[in-house]
Amino acid sequence: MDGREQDEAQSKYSFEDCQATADWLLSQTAVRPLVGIVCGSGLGGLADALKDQVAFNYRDIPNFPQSTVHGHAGRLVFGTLKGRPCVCMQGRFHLYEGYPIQKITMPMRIFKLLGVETVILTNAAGGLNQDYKVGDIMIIKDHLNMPGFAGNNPLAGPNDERHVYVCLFRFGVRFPCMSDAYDRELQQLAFDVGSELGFSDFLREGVYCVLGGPSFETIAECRMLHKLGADAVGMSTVHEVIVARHCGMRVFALSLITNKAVMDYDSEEKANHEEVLQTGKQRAEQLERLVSTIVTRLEHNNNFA
Ligand SMILES: O=P(O)(O)O[C@H]1O[C@H](CO)[C@@H](O)[C@H]1O
Ligand code: HPA
Repeated sequence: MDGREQDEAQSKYSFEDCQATADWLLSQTAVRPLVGIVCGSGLGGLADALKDQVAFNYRDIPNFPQSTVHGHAGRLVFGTLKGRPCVCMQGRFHLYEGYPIQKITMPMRIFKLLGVETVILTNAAGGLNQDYKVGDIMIIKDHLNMPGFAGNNPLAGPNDERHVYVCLFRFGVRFPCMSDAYDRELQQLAFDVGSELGFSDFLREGVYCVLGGPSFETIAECRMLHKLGADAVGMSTVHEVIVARHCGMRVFALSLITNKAVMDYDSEEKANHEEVLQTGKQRAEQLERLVSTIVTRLEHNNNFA
């Protein structure tokens, strides 16, 4: 995209568009969520844990994109997790679906306008770290934003300063800090909760690398990403994290290691989406317990970026 196209893309998902969507949702449900959850590939079962659900198909929500990927149901579910008001995206959007990066991250701004303080993102990812096993859950402590290196950042384009000054930092500053993107207290909380639940054997922490997809990586690419410091690779999450931090929400993210990245020319293994969904099913229950227990321990957040 050139500069003009980026400006156009950005202006299509303006503050007013996001506000209209948020207002519509708030008029349809009495739930006032403090926690926003994004379900990764095959991990949509998390939304089913919500009580007293009010659910919307993405196609019925004004200005909302549509899910096109198998394993992403395309529903926005409001409800409570052990009494805490939450909103859950049962299905997310990816760059490779052909949406502008501003559109795939728009739900984060809608979360913010709904009153969400903490965002919990999950994803399915390939394990680059040789110590990782399929089924491990990696708490994300940092990221490598490969599309960002090429200039594809969801914050590219005009930054609507009006809202920084007039609307109490609703969106955010031109140059947001990312060295504190993943909340350290929440990472510690996740380790504590994981240990209480007996999950320590498969709980890890590491660096997630986002690529554009949809093709899986070559062997040379996996080796390079590992050398660069990535522990897991996927095609999502980072763009959402950047936008969530830009507008001052606290972020916690986890990757389910659904497959081992192929690093060896002698290997017969081949990455495939069916394996990704299958591993999701196997760990679904533990992932759900981990996330819902973390949610019950969250404190109110006033951490504006
Ligand atoms: O990141 P989530 O949405 O979990 O999906 C992951 O799974 C798909 C590949 O199987 C890709 O979309 C990758 O990003
Ligand atoms: O190996 C992978 N690579 C990229 N994205 C993925 N999502 C799940 N597994 C993978």
